[in-house]
Formats: sequence, structure tokens, C-alpha cells
Amino acid sequence: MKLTGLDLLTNPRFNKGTAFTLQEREDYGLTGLLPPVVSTQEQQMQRSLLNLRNKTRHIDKYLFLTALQKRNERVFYRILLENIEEMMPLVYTPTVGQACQEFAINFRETHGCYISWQDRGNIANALGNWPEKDVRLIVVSDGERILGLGDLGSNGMGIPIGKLTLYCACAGIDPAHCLPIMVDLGTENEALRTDPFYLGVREGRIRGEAYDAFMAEFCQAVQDVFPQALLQFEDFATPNAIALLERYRDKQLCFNDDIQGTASVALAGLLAATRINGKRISDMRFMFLGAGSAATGIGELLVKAMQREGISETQARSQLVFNDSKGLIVRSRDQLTDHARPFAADLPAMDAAAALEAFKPDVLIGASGRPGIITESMVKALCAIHQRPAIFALSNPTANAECTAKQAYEWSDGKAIFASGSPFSAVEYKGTTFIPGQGNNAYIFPGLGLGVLLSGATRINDDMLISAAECLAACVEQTQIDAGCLYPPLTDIREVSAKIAVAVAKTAEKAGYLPAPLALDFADHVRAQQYDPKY
Ligand SMILES: O=C([O-])CC(=O)C(=O)O
Ligand SMILES: [Mg+2]
Repeated sequence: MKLTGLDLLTNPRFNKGTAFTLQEREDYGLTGLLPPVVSTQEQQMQRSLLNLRNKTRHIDKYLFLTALQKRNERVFYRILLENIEEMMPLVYTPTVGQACQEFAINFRETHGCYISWQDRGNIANALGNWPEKDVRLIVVSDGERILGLGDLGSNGMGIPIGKLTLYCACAGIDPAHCLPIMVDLGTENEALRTDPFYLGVREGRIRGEAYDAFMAEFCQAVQDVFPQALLQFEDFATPNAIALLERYRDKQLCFNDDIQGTASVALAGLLAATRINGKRISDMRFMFLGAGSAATGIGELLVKAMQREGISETQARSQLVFNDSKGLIVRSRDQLTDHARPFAADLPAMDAAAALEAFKPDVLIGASGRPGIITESMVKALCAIHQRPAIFALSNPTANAECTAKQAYEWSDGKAIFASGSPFSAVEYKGTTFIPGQGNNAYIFPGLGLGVLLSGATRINDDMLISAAECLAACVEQTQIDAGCLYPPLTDIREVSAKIAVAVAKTAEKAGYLPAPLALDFADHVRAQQYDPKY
């Protein structure tokens, strides 16, 4: 179908706006519909950037960019690609957190699929209404644990949209292949249920067997309607996140980004940290604040990575401890969740501060969603034990980080190796500039997805996540490490993602997940396939 006239001008994928040449205007029935001057794409970008930078509130910048994405996709992505450090915090964390909180009030055009309880029995039909037929990548959320912000119901749709935007910008996946989905099975957020503008189901969440049956129909519908698609679970609350991953990881092409993507990016940061503290992963002890699916997901991948270095699983597990709101998770606890049980410490019950003194970790990892729980006295205690302790404050958005970059550097007198989930600016301390690395899964999932899509891998396993982490860690230049930064600069993200894609595909091949051997020039193929938003 050849689009013409207003249909073309209102189609964000093909619209070039004032950049349509006079010949194109004639060919596509656009004559008279545009001002006479023909712009270049560069001029269009400059115009948009000027407008964007005139706005002061981040949420207004987010809304401007979202509108641009819906008007002219190629200008949008070129702006992202060529200004990635400025744009990432606007289209993703931290601004995407506020965008979700205000999703309903700011709702303009629909994007993606909304599948709710009333669609049960009919989910495949609903998915079939999506206009793109060649969907390869789906990000789905049920909105119950949006970043560290809790249950945002269907307002959480900002997350699947934002994650897919990053796939396109960071890895170069074609936007035509991407589908964001909100499965709306209610919300426990009372404020939302009584908010007159809320657009989701105003009931308590469906739970138990009904939930499982609904998700089973959903996953089957994805396979039926989009048989080639990789399904990414995002921001589900811990019990459902773990159960869905366990149920589907061996049955269909899927992964959970909060569990597996976060684990891989944390492992990458820890591998990079070994270049500073001179240890091996299996030499280190790790204490977690938080015991949700992200925390134990990191724990499980770390155990695998430690075993690869030659220690036993039992030994590896004994080098990890977890804390939740009740303190250290110990074996004598009455109620242990299934995912935390394998990590329960053989120690008496105590609070996190005491656990830190008793366990003497090299690394403190915050994955709790609770801002400020890494305290000055904890950081000082860590520094009394180790020369260069690592502190990862992974909760998102920035305001939910367990401590700030500045606190970590100041409290540790510049000794802490720090990384955070959401971005922090560089910190000047006693004449040294520290660059905090952003240990965000955005470094992993785009490249992982690209590798899976282009290789035709049928499953995602832990070895692929470890390969992605090793590859990411190897991308960090020594100059970055010297500035205390454990991740490569975002400006390299496309090339980093291409490298991760190749590493992941090779590991998938070893696992027997590929339909055919990788071509010798697969690495070139990856780069040639990366989406280019230039006209
Ligand atoms: O979105 C992010 O920045 C990382 C993430 O998956 C989460 O916090 O749930
Ligand atoms: Mg997430």
C-alpha cells in the first residue's frame, strides 16, 4: 500500500514532514499540504532540539519527545542517537518514572496494546489488531512494580514503551518490529482507582489461578500471532516475575529483564570492579539490601559466574547474604520465600548494619526500591574492612537510589567503587573527578535482543547473560576504570550493543539454540542490520 496525502504525513514511520522534496510532494499527493521550503533532516533535528531545550521541566521534554516519536520517528531516533547522553534520562529513567505516574493525565495518542481481564478468551484477536505483522520484540508489564515506584497499574505502560525505544536507539532494532503491551488485571493502588483520569481497570488485582490462566493464554497468543517474537517480561512484582520466568523460560523465547538483565549488568560492573580491587569474583563477598527478584536474580547469576571460576555452588552461596525490611535473611526465619531460601545465611538474626560488621562484604548491592538505606555508618564500616569496597545503588529512578553518588564518594573518602541504576552526574571530591557508572540493564537488554533476533536463537539461558556481562565489562576502557566508572560511555552504546549481540549469538550457538550455524561474517551482518534513522 502506497501512502499518500495526509495519510503519509500522519504516519510517523514514513513521514518526513517539511523534508519531503518537491518531487516527492508531487508523487505522493502532498503538493499544497506543506509550507514551500524543503528542510533537511538536520534542520528538522535542530528545530526540534531548540524547542526541546527551551523546555525546563523534564516531563515536558519527555512529552515533547513522545509527540515527536508519534509524528516523525526518524527525526526522533536520530536526535536520540546523536545526543544519547542528554536524551536517555529523558526518555527513560529517571523521567520515565514521573511519566508513568502522570501517564493517564498526559495520555494523548494510544501506542501499543492494552489487554485486560475482559479480553480473556480473545487475546489473540486483540493482538491481531496491532497493525504491524512482523513483530519480533515484545515488552510486556502488568504494572505492579514499576521501577522502585510500586503498583502503578496501567500507567506503567510508559515502561514497555520506553524499553522498546531504547532497543531501537541503543541496539538499532527496527521500530517496526517492536510492540509494547500492558496486561491490565487491576491495581491495588487505591489512589489510582479513585483518580477520575485513570484509564485502567479500577478493581483489585486478579490473583492466583485466574492470573496464571490469563497469562498462559497471553503467552500462547503471543506465540500464535507473532511466532518469531522475543517476549520480555518487565516490572512484574516479585512472585509473578519469578513464577512467569520459571514457567516459560524453557517453553518459549522470553526473558525477564529485571531479573536477568539486571543480573547481567550487575555482573558486568563487578567484573569491571575486579580491575580496581585486583580480586576475582569468587574471592569476593556480597551483601544485598533487598531480596526481591532483582536482588536474588543477581545472586543466582553471580553464583554461576563464581562456579565458573572453580568454586563449588555451596561455597559460592555462602559468599552472598541478603537483607529485607526485617534484616538479614537467616535460616531460622519462619517465612522464607522460595527464591531467598537458597541464600539464607547460617547466622543469627540481626539487622543489616550488624550483618555488615559480621559478614564483612567486599560489595554492597542495593536493590530494594528504598531510597537512603545505605547509610554513612555502613559506608564507613565497609571502608574499615576493605581498601576499595564496591557500592551498587541499583534502585530506580534516581530518587529511589539506596544512596547517592556524592554520598558514596564523600563517606568513603573517595575509596568506594560506585555504580547506580539511574544516572548520577560526575562528582568532584578533593580535587578528583569521579564518574559514577550507570549500572542499568539498558546496557544489556538491547544487545541481548539484537543478538537473539539476528541469530534466530530460540531460547535465552544464563550462559548468554554471562557472555553479555563479560562482553560489556571488556568494553570498558582503562581510562574509564581510572575515573572509577565501571561501564562504557553511553555514546558507545550502539557499538557495545553490537558486540554484545555477537557474544550472545555465539553462546546461543554453543547451546544449540540456533536454526543454522552463524555465518562467518555475522559480526558485519549485525552492524549492517542496525536501524539507521537517516532519510
Ligand atoms: O528501568 C530501569 O531503569 C531498570 C529496571 O528495569 C527497573 O528498575 O525496573
Ligand atoms: Mg524494570
